[in-house]
Order: sequence, then structure tokens, then C-alpha cells
Amino acid sequence: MTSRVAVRTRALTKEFRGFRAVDAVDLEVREGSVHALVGPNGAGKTTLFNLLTGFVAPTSGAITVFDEDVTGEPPERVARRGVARSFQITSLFETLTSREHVELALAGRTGRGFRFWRSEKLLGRERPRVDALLAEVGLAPLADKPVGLLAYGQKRALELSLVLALDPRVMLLDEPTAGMGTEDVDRTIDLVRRIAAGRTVVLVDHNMHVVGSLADRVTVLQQGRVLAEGRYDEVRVDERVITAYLGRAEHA
Ligand SMILES: Nc1ncnc2c1ncn2[C@@H]1O[C@H](COP(=O)(O)OP(=O)(O)OP(=O)(O)O)[C@@H](O)[C@H]1O
Repeated sequence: MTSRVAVRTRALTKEFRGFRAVDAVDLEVREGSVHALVGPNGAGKTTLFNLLTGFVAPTSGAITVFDEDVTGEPPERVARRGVARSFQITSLFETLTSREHVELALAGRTGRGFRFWRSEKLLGRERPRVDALLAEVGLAPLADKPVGLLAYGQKRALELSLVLALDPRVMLLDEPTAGMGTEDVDRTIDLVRRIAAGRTVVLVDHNMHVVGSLADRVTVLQQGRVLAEGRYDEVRVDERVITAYLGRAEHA
């Protein structure tokens, strides 16, 4: 592959009071790829996500985004470089509509106040973009319903539209299918596949069907360290991985 490296970490380490949650991780996420991070509970996936988005500062090591050093930068600086992570469902406002959520996300991106941004003129100008974002995640027909009335899978789709609103160069998706039934999982796989086209995605998911369906590369973490890295069909037959994770998950 000749694509550029979108995100690279070098010996990235995070200690919590001496405990290494992420331990000397070398990661290389290629531009335009879907790169999954998997591993058993406590492997360090969430901490790695938090490091990549600036929510926690590393104890040592380095992070680059398109070859620019972002090590230790706060979340808003990392976000301005085009790295966006999926919002958690708890951050949705039950009484606002999907349209209003997308408008808020776009307003946040402009750095202007929501009141100012919502002026007729600006809203009119952004309307096609709002409509396009809602259509992209299949929420156009439900755009004006309060979010509290949406089904769980629809709320998760809305979260994805809020990440897309930031027009990220790198999207980090934290368990986009968590808590879903089979039908919603398959719908979400299709949705992520569509929105991932031409974009760079880092994905954490416990569901191996999801990882196998979407990921170009898989990094398996165990106790904060990289246990294996490769294509899904390579890592799933790796003995160490089977012992550490996949075997347990598949035979659970
Ligand atoms: N703020 C913190 N303070 C102390 N220890 C922490 C902190 N955050 C995470 N840890 C520890 O670091 C380790 C890695 O946690 P992390 O949440 O990154 O794992 P994970 O792979 O995301 O797990 P899961 O699949 O359960 O979400 C765990 O042992 C956890 O207890």
C-alpha cells in the first residue's frame, strides 16, 4: 500500500500511578483505511483512544497525525487537526431534534455561538449540508423528531452524523454497535462502511463480526501491549490471539 500514514504512535505509554494501561504501543493507521483496535477487557483500547484524541496525556512516547507531532496537545487542538471521535449516546439531548443536533455540531465547528449561527441567513446556507448529513445516516425522514423518541440504533446513527459534521480526516469510533441486536448491528456495519469510504477510521468494537466485516487492519492489544497486528484473517488464526481473546470470545 502506498497511502500515507494518518496516525502514528511511537512507544506510546500511559501510566496510572505506576500501572501501564498502554505500554510502548507502536501503531500505524494508513490513510483511507479502517483500522480496528481489539482486545480483552482492560487491554487499553479506551486509554489508547483517549491518548489519540488528547483526552489523556501520554507518560512517554509520541503521536503524529499526518506526520505532525500532536503529543500532549489538548483535545480541542487535536480536533482542529481533523481527528474526531464518536459522541457517546449520553451526550444527546432528548428534547432536541436530530436536525438541531447536527446544527449544533456544525455551529461548534465554526467556533461561533449557536444563537448567532442559528440566524436565518446562516442556517439557510448550511441547510443542504444538514440535510445531506442526516440523509447519509438514514435519519432524513426523522430529522424533526425529538431525539428522545428515536430508537436506540437511530440514536447511534445520529452520533455518527455528529462526527461526520466535523468533516474529520480521522474518525475514531468507540464501539458503534455496542448494545445492539443483530439487525441494528448489520445496519450499522453498512452505515460505517458507507461513511468510511474515502475516510480514515479507527474503530474499537468487541463484536468480531463487525471487526471482520469492516477492518482493513486489526491491532490486538493485551495488557496495554500490541499482541498482534495484521489483516483480520491473519490475526484471527494467530495462536496468541486465539488464546488471549478471539478463542474466548468465539467460544463464549
Ligand atoms: N483513569 C484511570 N486510573 C487508573 N487506572 C485506569 C484508568 N483508566 C484506565 N485504567 C486501567 O487501565 C487498564 C486499561 O483500561 P482501558 O479502559 O483502556 O481498557 P479497555 O481495553 O478499553 O477495556 P474495555 O474493553 O473493558 O473497555 C485497565 O486495567 C483500567 O483499570
